[in-house]
Amino acid sequence: MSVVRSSPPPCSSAVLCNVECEPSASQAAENLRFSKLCGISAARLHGSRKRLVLCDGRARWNSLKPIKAKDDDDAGSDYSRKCSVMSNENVKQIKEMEDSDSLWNENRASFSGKNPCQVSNVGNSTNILWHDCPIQKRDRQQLLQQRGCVVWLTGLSGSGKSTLACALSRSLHARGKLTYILDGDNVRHGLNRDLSFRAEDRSENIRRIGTLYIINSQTSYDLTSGEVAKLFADAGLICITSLISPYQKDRDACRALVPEGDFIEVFIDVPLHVCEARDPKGLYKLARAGKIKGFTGIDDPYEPPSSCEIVLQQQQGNGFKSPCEMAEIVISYLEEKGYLRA
Ligand SMILES: Nc1ncnc2c1ncn2[C@@H]1O[C@H](COP(=O)(O)OS(=O)(=O)O)[C@@H](OP(=O)(O)O)[C@H]1O
Ligand SMILES: Nc1ncnc2c1ncn2[C@@H]1O[C@H](COP(=O)(O)OP(=O)(O)O)[C@@H](O)[C@H]1O
Repeated sequence: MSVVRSSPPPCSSAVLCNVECEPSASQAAENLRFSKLCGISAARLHGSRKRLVLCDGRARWNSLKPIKAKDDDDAGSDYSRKCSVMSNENVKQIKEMEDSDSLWNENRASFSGKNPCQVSNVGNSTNILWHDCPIQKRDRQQLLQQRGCVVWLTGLSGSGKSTLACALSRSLHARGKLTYILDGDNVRHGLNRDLSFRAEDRSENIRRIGTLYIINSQTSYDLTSGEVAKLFADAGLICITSLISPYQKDRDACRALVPEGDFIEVFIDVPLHVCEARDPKGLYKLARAGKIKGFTGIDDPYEPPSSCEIVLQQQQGNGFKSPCEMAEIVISYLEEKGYLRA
């Protein structure tokens, strides 16, 4: 049996990968010894090449980085070259390490998700524990073969945010990319049903959707605001938000809390008279008649982005690009910036 080792995961557990069992005279003894070491069935090892994590004295089939099944003849591949072959002596060393109290405790903390040093009080919650998991954003991104980000669509009611969000999601889905849409209308049916369209409630709407916990250091962290889009981006998804988000300061606050570059603000620059002429829900008509108060663009302000990643405008010939054409512009940007690969 040959065992190769890769770089350690965040929990510092020993990682064994591409465990390979060859039918040889020494195999039974090797399998027995290895399976005893790892606490797993020798039968599971036979003839398989898998990736193992040694943790808490047990072996875990590791999902940190999915490894495609490899043929024997690609032993000289990049991946194999990066791994160094472990001798029996190395296996013995791992066993010794594994037996030591410190590694045991470290691994136990990592895999239970609990770090005993991080009990804190946050807001009204006392004595709470920050849970870390060794599966991190980069592992999820590797799995999904994409980079998590927030595509923030902003524009007047009727400018085409929801339509573009759907077109984008469809196109990306067809390319095998995982997206999730957070649409203002939809989120206000549930999570944000308690919010109105007063300025402070609009801000709260954006705050809940757009931002997140900021971890200041290993031991202290602030609950700065809500977190939905960031959670999705952290999950490795391309999160598309579709909200009027009329105030610059609220959009800036969301941008500031997302890792540099991961907030892609897209302004759908459709003039008020066009949106009003479209008026698919009849809301502009009601607002003009004074039956809806504080309607964006009528008697409530919309502050266009002062600088943003993408502006989708009316074309010179007066027409607008189709939703699919607009989606392609956004997708080209994502492609160019590397969000469509891990
Ligand atoms: N007063 C007022 N102003 C603006 N919009 C209003 C208002 N009342 C209801 N609606 C409907 O709510 C949708 C906008 O919700 P959002 O969550 O995107 O708004 S905001 O970002 O909090 O400003 C918006 O949907 P979209 O047309 O999809 O933008 C409207 O249909
Ligand atoms: N690129 C476009 N060109 C022409 N009409 C569009 C375009 N995108 C959306 N529309 C139309 O505009 C209206 C409002 O679109 P919608 O996506 O609901 O906007 P929002 O979500 O910003 O309120 C709909 O009737 C839709 O069919």
